[in-house]
Amino acid sequence: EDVQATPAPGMAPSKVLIVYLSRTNNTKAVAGMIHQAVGGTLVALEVESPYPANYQATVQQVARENETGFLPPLRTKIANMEQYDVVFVGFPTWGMQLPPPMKSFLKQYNLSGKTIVPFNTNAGYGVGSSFETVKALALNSSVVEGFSTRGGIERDGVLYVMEGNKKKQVKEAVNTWLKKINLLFSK
Ligand SMILES: Cc1cc2nc3c(=O)[nH]c(=O)nc-3n(C[C@H](O)[C@H](O)[C@H](O)COP(=O)(O)O)c2cc1C
Repeated sequence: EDVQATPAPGMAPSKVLIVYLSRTNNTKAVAGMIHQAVGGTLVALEVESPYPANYQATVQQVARENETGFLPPLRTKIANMEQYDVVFVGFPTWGMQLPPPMKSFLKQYNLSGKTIVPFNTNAGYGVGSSFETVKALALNSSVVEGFSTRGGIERDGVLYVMEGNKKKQVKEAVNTWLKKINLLFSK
């Protein structure tokens, strides 16, 4: 843990929101690392009708939703969005795109004037169009450089990977990134 680091001045915990979508908990782990570093309110994004437990069924449903532009209704409600200046948005890559629930979130809330900070885990194929879509959906926000790391490969039965040495490496990379984008400072 980087005890020598401190959140940027002006980033009071009450002004920071960390919203994440996670199915197999890799993105949730990264959200937790960010939360440990900068504080704030940590919220898991949940949809009204959960995706199937079956991986292939989920891949197919997501592909259909992406084709039709369907925005799944969210169970999660954020109270007092006005209070936040910095909104972290975390998500896995799904079908090389931004997952539909995160599209719902970005469309549903007025994020204008806020700083939006994307982060991602994926199976090794990268962020796809997801970061670009965050920018497109948060046109009146300042979207800063995102963070991405390799997570699980559910297709191959590899679920949670944020343990041991991998966890340590990702934690260091997260803190380096937070410093680079000026949200964390060394004391
Ligand atoms: C429906 C679905 C689609 C996915 N599509 C991709 C993809 O296009 N590219 C990729 O690299 N990984 C893909 N993955 C793998 C996830 O991005 C990866 O396992 C990620 O770490 C999962 O994050 P989570 O544990 O927070 O749910 C997909 C996973 C799911 C469930």
